[in-house]
Amino acid sequence: MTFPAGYHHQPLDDSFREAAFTLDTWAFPSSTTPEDWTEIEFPMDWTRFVGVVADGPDPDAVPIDGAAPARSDLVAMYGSYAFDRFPVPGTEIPVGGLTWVGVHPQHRRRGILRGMITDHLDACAARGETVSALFAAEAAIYGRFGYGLAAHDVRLTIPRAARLRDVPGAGTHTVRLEIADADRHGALVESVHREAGRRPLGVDGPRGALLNRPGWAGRDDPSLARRMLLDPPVWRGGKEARRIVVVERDGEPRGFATFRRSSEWRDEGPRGTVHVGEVAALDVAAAHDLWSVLLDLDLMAKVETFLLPPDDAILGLLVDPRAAGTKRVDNVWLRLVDVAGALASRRYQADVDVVLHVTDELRPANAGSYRVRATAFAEPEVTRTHDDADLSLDVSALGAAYLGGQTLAALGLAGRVTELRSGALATASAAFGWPVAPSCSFVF
Ligand SMILES: CC(=O)SCCNC(=O)CCNC(=O)[C@H](O)C(C)(C)COP(=O)(O)OP(=O)(O)OC[C@H]1O[C@@H](n2cnc3c(N)ncnc32)[C@H](O)[C@@H]1OP(=O)(O)O
Repeated sequence: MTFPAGYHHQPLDDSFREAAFTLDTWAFPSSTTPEDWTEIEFPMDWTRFVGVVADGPDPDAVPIDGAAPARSDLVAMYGSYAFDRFPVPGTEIPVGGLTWVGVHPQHRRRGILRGMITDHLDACAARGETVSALFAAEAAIYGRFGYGLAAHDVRLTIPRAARLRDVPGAGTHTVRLEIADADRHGALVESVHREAGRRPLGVDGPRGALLNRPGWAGRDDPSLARRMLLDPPVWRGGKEARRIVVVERDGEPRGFATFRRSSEWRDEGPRGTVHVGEVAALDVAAAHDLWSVLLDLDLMAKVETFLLPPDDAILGLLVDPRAAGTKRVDNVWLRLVDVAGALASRRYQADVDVVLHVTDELRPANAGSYRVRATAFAEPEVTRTHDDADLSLDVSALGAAYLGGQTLAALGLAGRVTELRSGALATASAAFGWPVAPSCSFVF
């Protein structure tokens, strides 16, 4: 194990539940107390959680009134979700979704996070997860560990009654508005969500490739599926209980959106907000009918969205997209654990034959040159090579380009990819892109 001196690895199980939630409230300040946490039936797959324990009293702790510092128990932890079918361009692969990373403030900046990431990447490799993905609490943390910013989402504030373009089939759905409930809606939500990510354009890709939305992680991990519709009152922040709108055609669900409303009473009239959670629709008519409901709720003045893909249908449906004040935010960060395995797993959207020279400080076994040869959308061939490299880049830049969200050309503009053979950047950049923008619809 690679933890700093004075700390050791601690496998976790349910007997650590209270300690883990107490640590969580130190790492992530919130109004949810450890006592609240014990009331919430929060599912934890302990087999994928690791704790860090101090060997003894903290030598740096300042005693208060001469008292000996208290012995620290669980001082840090991390976990990972098993994304068995994580969408990458053209296919799905097992990915370790890093989560719940927290270090008690008393023990920060001593190298514990570095130890936990090293441990996590080794565990991913042992499980055959060639890629690790995460949402970053702070965007400056993970680049140093070889993660690259691989996807964005957009956040909109849409005025009530904003006009939508008419599309064929709009207005033909049955609409159900209900309180969101895991038992009642869980299966519907998961199946619409999965189909929306597998075939966002409603068609298959050429040569057996899925024309999917990269990064659109599903909830294969049962603990995650259960978590999605949890709604304890302490998490509502003054808003109502979570609702769901489902649109159906011929009795079949075609889309859903979860949301909560909050009220604001002003002298000039009610100015409530609709806070949209997750949205998934199987075609543009279903999307039109979902948004038509969300944009026309009484007593509301605006609709605030959360994680929408940068190419979500609503952006093309709005007659006045500027009025939505679009904000673009970092979404999934990605780390190639096994560079050859990861490059060979995805598909490429144009023919390519390129040699990449990759640096990787944290996992030096990855460093070296790789030839990527592929016909558009077909399975590629990736081999280690001693041939002259065409492009050189760090593993973090490769992670940023992996889902097709950031182009290699854009990374080149920022000095993160160096072209060593004239023309290589343009052709590789075209091949590494993808027709559908990567994005994940929930924070994990
Ligand atoms: C995937 C997720 O779960 S995201 C959630 C991350 N968790 C949080 O943000 C909760 C609050 N913060 C914490 O728990 C901790 O401060 C952590 C996990 C962010 C950092 O843990 P530490 O043990 O202090 O990190 P560690 O000492 O290993 O630092 C490693 C490096 O990261 C840097 N670093 C650590 N935290 C930050 C930060 N918030 N911003 C920028 N750099 C950081 C350190 O300076 C150090 O840099 P170096 O390698 O150049 O010396």
